[in-house]
Amino acid sequence: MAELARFAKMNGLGNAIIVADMRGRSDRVTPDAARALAADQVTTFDQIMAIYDPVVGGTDNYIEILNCDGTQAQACGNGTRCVVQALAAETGRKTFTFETKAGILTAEEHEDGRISVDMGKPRFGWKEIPLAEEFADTSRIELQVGPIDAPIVHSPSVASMGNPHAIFWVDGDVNEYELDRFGPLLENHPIFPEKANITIAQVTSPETLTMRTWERGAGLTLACGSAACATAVSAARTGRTGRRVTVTLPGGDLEIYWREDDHVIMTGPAEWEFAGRFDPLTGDWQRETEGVA
Ligand SMILES: N[C@H](CCC[C@H](N)C(=O)O)C(=O)O
Repeated sequence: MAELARFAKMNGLGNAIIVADMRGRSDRVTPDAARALAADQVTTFDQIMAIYDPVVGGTDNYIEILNCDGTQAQACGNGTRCVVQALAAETGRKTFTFETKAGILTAEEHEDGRISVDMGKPRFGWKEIPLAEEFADTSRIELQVGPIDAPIVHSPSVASMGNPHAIFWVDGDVNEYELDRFGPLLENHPIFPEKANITIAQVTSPETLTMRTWERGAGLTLACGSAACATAVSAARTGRTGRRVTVTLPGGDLEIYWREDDHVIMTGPAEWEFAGRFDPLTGDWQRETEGVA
């Protein structure tokens, strides 16, 4: 058995996160280990944020993101806040720069403990999202669920925050939609060659949105930070809201600001639960501290 790596079980608005400390190691967290930790009732999670030594100069760490099904994600907003909280507690520092598959992100812990992450620039080109066929206008693409003449949801906005998102706008309560039924169909729809995170969103005022997300590779979650960003920019882009909104997710609220320089800033909390050690090859683990479980 390899030397065990430290991890912290955390959450960002109920989005269940494992922060895995892989600094100074040459091995990786394997998809098998991710699936084993996901299957365990105590360590079950939506995303693992594996912190590695930096690859690119000027960054603090390289972060690899694994979904609970073992696949990789390019971006994870809630998980990035958890990483910042863990590293800030360890180092006393307040600002960090990370490299992810979505690019280089900067993040900051505020005095009140909330954390802001610069999630980078959204992308709207059909090849960038990616879509399987050309759509000139990605603010409203032809796609629907349900009968042709009485669709349940239709005409989503699509966007990339490094990872692919589709946002279906609805007039009523987002909880009344059976996202657990049509989420998987849309996640795997052939229009999304790399699959997609599926959100239903209701605009409640020019500054407020309520949404739920079926996550690619993870299913229904209490919150999805990158989806909140994709939803906020899509709402602003289509004139539904301004560029600064409060997004209400099942797990709580995020503040999203789509800055004039095109960067999307997400602000919200992170919460520590307990710490342990695990084998990055197999996912075998042991508890190190008492805590919520
Ligand atoms: N929960 C994450 C996103 C996970 C994305 C993942 N499901 C994918 O794109 O495969 C967040 O807070 O942004």
